[in-house]
Amino acid sequence: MSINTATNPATGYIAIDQGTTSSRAILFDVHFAIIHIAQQPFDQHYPKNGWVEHDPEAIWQTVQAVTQEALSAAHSKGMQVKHIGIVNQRETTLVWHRETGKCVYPAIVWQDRRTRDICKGLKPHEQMVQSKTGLRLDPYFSATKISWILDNLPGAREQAEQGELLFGTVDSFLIWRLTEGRVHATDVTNASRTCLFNINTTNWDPALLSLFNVPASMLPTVKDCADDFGITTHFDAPLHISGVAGDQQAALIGQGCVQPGNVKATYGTGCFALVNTGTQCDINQHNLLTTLAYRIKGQTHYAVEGSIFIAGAAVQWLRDGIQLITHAADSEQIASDVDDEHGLVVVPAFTGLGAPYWEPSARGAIFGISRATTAAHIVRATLESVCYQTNDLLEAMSSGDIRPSVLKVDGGMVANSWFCQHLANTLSTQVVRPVVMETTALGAALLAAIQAGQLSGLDAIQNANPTECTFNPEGNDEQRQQRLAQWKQAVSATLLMAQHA
Ligand SMILES: Nc1ncnc2c1ncn2[C@@H]1O[C@H](COP(=O)(O)OP(=O)(O)O)[C@@H](O)[C@H]1O
Ligand SMILES: O=P(O)(O)OC[C@H](O)CO
Repeated sequence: MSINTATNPATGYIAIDQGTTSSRAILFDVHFAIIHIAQQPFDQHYPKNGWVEHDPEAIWQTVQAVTQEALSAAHSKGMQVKHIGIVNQRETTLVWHRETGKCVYPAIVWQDRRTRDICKGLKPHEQMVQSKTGLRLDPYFSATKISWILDNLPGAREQAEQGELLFGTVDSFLIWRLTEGRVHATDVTNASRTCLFNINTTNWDPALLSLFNVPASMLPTVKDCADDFGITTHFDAPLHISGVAGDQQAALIGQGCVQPGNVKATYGTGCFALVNTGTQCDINQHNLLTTLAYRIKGQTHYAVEGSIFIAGAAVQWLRDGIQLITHAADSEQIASDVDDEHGLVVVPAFTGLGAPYWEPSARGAIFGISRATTAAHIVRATLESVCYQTNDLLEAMSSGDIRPSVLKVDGGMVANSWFCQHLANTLSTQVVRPVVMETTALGAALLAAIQAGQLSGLDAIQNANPTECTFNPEGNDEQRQQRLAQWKQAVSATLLMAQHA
């Protein structure tokens, strides 16, 4: 990779990765090696069944703290950081006062299902919504979360209509706070997750604003992913906010998936498999989403996405919910010690089922419990469930003629090698883990480097993240098919239960 130091005197980049369970700031050098990782978790709030909220001030405070720590690490190593990137949990919805910057309500998290009935009521418009946004009418996306806030908070709709309230996904909220209210902006990838953004024209869409009853004055300006998002003077030295993307799209970049047909799956709280589909916008008709992959130097690339709401979150549930493990990493040894024929199927539909089923009313289930069932079986079956869900996504992709021969994986869960091997076995596909597992943050740093002039464009980063380990599929195909059939039966039973919810 050629480094243009003439136009870019910086010696490092900071990537702010604002995730569902923690905020991270990662210091990269100009060769995109990780120099320092600062991380702070924050609390999840579940006020009602199916509701998930974050405290906006906890998001803000953890982001400030980790960014300051990464900057201090840069200073202590004599590095000069001039450009930062922001990547974030997507769809999560914040509404704040233009004057004070204070949020009127907690952040409604992407996993939150409270707007299920609003979505049901809008079903006759699903075709129109899908053709414009590439998304579905599902509580996952921001639009119904915004209208819920405006309709449930006394006075909020009037204030919004008078231009006093602003909406943003987490990137936008952070940009607003970091620039002390000077910049209200987002990037195309985050905009494409709101259900208000037309991905064909790459503009906010008046028909969608009217359908979801969202005033246009609340919306941020939409920019490229490598762009000028303002300067923050919040820290010791001014920093240019130069790269912004939704975390899953950033991971696509960080995995070097910049050619049509390249696929990655990120296993954090949820799992999101994205395939780069190039510059043509073809709306997927196989229960997957069509979304913006990135827009760089004005050129838009699209992706098809399969979204699973619960992946690493199921491991957190094993640890914090039913307390079968002490640390997430313990799941690896426990799963590998359990024999194959345990007969248990866990369906982790804790916040509904995403792609390809799209059933917000579904809830989790465990099938096949016997007197011989132990905690270890539940741990193993939980990890297996994430593999089965990924298989569902790849099947949906292949009905749309997308047949990946290699799956690039990343995210917190892929530190678990047993999981990666079982994933390869379940998919009967090679699974590849990269050297930099923080692909989301790497994507942010690469975007900032493009804007800083160090990199000419995405072609320059195709090989930025080489392979650390390849997992080749193993095992007996008959057994594999049997297990997949069991999984499908378990999902059918779960969906049947959901009809009565
Ligand atoms: N060794 C492991 N085995 C299985 N799951 C793990 C392991 N280490 C971390 N996880 C899971 O990975 C998730 C954290 O990944 P991360 O990419 O940081 O998520 P996010 O960005 O969504 O906050 C947690 O849900 C955790 O349960
Ligand atoms: O926080 P993560 O990494 O699970 O990502 C969340 C996604 O962006 C939700 O769409």
